Amino acid sequence: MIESLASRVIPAREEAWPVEGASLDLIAEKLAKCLDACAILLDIDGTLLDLARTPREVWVPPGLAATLRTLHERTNGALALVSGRSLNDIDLIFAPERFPAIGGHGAEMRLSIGSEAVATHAPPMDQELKRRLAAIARLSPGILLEDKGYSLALHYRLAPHAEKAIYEAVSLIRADLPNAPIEVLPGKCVCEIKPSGFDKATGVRELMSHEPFLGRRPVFIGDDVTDESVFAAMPGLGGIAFSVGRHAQGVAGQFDEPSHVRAWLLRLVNYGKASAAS
Ligand SMILES: O=P(O)(O)OC[C@H]1O[C@H](O[C@H]2O[C@H](CO)[C@@H](O)[C@H](O)[C@H]2O)[C@H](O)[C@@H](O)[C@@H]1O
Repeated sequence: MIESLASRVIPAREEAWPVEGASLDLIAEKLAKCLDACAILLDIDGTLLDLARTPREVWVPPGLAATLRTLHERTNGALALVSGRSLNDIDLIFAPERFPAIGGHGAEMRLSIGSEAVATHAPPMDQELKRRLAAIARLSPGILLEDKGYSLALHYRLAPHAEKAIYEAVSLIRADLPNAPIEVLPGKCVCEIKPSGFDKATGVRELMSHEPFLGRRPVFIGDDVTDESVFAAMPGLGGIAFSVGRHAQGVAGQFDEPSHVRAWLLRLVNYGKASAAS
C-alpha cells in the first residue's frame, strides 16, 4: 500500500522540491512553487495553536484561519488538519471555518470542507469501561475528563502530581480486561484510552489514497509523541515532516514553537503570491 502510493506521487518538479538540510525559509520558498503538487497536513495543539491550560481554552490567533483557507485554495483542497481531537471539536475551534481533517488520532476522517466524515474506525467506547476510567478523575482536583465518544482522555495539566496515579489506575483497569481492544496513548499532560488498530499514520495513509490528496507529496508538521507515526510514514508517501519544540527522528526541520509555524505558513502563502505574480 505504502509503495503503491509512493509510486503515484507526482514527481514534483525536482528543482522545486526542498533539499535535505535547507533552511526553513528556503524550504518555504521552494514549496510555494509546487503547492499544486503538495498536500499540507497540520497537527493542531502545540503545532498550529499554543498549548492552553485546558482543552477548551485554546485560541485561534487572528489571521491563522485566513492563512489556512488560502493554503487550502492553493493546494486545490489538499490541506488537512490531523488531530487527536474529534472532528466536532476541531470544527468548534475553527468555526465558522471548516477544513478537511483527520480526527481522534485516525478514528475519523473528512476529505473535503463540504463532506461528512467518510471513515469512522471506532465504535462508541463501552459505557461501563468509560465509567470506570472516568472515576479516575476523582483521584485529584484538576484532573479533567474529555469524552470523545470512542475514547476518553484524562488531562492532568492542572494536576501534574497525579500523572503516576492516573497511569497506575488505568493499568489496573486494563489488567482486569486483558482482551479489551483498547490502548493507552500518552500525550502532553494527557492519558488517552482509545480503541487499538489505528493511529494518525493509518489516518494519513488513508487520506492520501483519496482525491484531492492522492498523488501529492505530503508536508506534515507535528509536535507530539502521537505525531511520530506520521513522521515515520512520510518517506513512504514521498513527503517530508517537521517537528515543533523538539527534535524528532526523520524530520526535515524543526520549529521552536507554534507562533513560528504560523509565521512560516504565512511566508508560504506570501511566497506563493509572489511566484504566481512572476
Ligand atoms: O493531535 P493534536 O491536535 O495535537 O491534539 C492532541 C490533544 O490536544 C488536546 O490536548 C492538548 O492540548 C490542550 C490545549 O492546549 C492541553 O490543555 C492539553 O494538556 C494537551 O494534551 C486535546 O484536548 C486532546 O483531545 C488531543 O488529543
